[in-house]
Amino acid sequence: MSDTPVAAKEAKPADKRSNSRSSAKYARVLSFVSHYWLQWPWLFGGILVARVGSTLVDVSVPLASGHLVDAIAAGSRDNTGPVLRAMAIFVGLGALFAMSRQVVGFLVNRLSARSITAIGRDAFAKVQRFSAEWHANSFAGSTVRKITRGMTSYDTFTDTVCFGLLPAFIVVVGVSAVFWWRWPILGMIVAGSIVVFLAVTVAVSVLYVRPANVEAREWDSRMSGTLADSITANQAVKGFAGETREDRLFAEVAGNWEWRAIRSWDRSAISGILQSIMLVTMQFAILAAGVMLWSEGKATPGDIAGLIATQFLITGYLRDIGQHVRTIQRTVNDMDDVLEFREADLQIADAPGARPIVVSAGRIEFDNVTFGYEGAGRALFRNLSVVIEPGQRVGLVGHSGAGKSTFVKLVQRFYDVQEGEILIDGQNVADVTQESLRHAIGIVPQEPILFHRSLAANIAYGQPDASAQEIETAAHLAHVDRFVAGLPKGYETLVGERGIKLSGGERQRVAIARAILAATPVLILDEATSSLDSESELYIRDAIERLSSGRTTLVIAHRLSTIRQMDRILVFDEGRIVEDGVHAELMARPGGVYRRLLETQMSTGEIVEAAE
Ligand SMILES: Nc1ncnc2c1ncn2[C@@H]1O[C@H](COP(=O)(O)OP(=O)(O)OP(=O)(O)O)[C@@H](O)[C@H]1O
Repeated sequence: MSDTPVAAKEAKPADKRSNSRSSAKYARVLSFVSHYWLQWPWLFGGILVARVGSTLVDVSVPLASGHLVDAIAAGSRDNTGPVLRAMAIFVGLGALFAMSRQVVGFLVNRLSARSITAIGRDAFAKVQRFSAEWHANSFAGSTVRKITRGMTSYDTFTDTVCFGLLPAFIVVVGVSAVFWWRWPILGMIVAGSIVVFLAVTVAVSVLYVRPANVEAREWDSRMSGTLADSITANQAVKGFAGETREDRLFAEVAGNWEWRAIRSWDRSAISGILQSIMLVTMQFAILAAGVMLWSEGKATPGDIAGLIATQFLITGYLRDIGQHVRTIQRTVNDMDDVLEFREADLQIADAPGARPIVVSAGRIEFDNVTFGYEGAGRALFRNLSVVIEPGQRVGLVGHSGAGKSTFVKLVQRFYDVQEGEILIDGQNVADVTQESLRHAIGIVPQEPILFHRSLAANIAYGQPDASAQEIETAAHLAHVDRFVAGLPKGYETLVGERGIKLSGGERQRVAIARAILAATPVLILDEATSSLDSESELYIRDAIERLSSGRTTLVIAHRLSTIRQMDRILVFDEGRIVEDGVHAELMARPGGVYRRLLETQMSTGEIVEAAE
């Protein structure tokens, strides 16, 4: 399977994980969860106190049962006082345990809900700010699953510690100490068998169960990634009748998950059998020692009754310890991805002390810029210098792969340049805050992505507090109003995931309305390559005209009608600007690059004639 695209895409984090040392991983997870626990110190402190108290009560219940048996054995029907007292203590302790356990439950509910929200919020905030490159290389479905799995794993981890491991630890230490004090031989048997039990359980879990768990989990992520990839690209699947191929791809990935899941679950079951054998042996040893002590007159029948009850108590907690160790392992592994998000560099981060950019005129300058994509082998731009004057409308033209999109991505600082500077009104884009930079640049992408929200909310995305009136004005200028009338709920119509319920031309107009409303001093426009009907073409051309007036505008132009409107045209070829001028000037050059380019691109459809 390693040669499937899915496997290749997910391979890197898997390698990293297997290399990371296990103890360091546990320390990382502990510092992560304690960070959230300690955000609510009173809640966390309350849980600890209530849990320790309730467990100590639980430990004393078997002792009280032994005391009751002794009181009954020594008592008579004429004097029931001691028996009733022992009974009251026994029942009272049972009730106190049940109540204190509920108190812990209420406190844990609050702590868990608050910290799960905080973990989700923090992970989402971080992932959103990862670079465009990171998002291009990650499956959206896997990322969503990793975050939600991290949140639920934290919850399970907290529950396991508060209701499982912590009480088990207190019970085991408490019971061993009581036995040691009263009957050292029993204390030794109890403490010794617990140590052996824990050592074997942990070793089996870590060395035998965990590796299988990790592998099954990775294939679980791949399965979600494959599902999400195919479902999001359903249009392409349908368009190329790829359903059967996608079924096969999913079945292949699911098949890989299936046998790994069975192996992982089987290993957990085998580990459970081993634990049961150890527990039965321990029960026998404790009981045998108790009977021996009774035969030597060192223990009363009540002591034996208490011993039997205690033995059930310990084995109950210990049996669960095996389960808890596995749960902790699983949740630690499941939190790994969220931890990786938390610890990962932002790739493109604000410089220390970065200030918001102030764009008044909108002059863009590339000063000796050298840039190449990571792993591309060679730089795309080498010592590129160009100045775009304020308010200029510049068309970027060139063959596919010439560097037009990269040029505008660098202006938005989606990537950092290796050498040189990109300046907007004299401010280096690498020195200002990314938020302010992107606020200053409006964008109309080739394939506008809309949210599955109302049309109005989509238009107002760049200006969320815009009034209904402002939204409608922008919609009017972008000719959105012409198709709104046909929508069932007008501006309140939900546009479908990614705007699927609108046509390509309509989506472009929504994106233009969005940019009009955002009213940024700099504008980037990537024209749709697909041909539009003459009406859409006309509307879009007109909307672009209005939108770009008075703003510095970079247009990746695919239409002759748009190119003709430009104040200036930059012709890109293999990362170089080979010609610079207006349409008429460039066309007038016999044998000029632009002229030849236009002719070839028009023949191949990369540039389209305006629809008449
Ligand atoms: N994220 C990336 N990682 C690596 N290489 C990339 C990446 N994006 C683009 N490239 C490469 O950089 C070069 C320039 O691409 P760019 O998208 O800027 O071209 P373009 O002129 O906009 O093309 P088009 O008109 O087809 O959109 C191409 O060779 C492309 O394969």
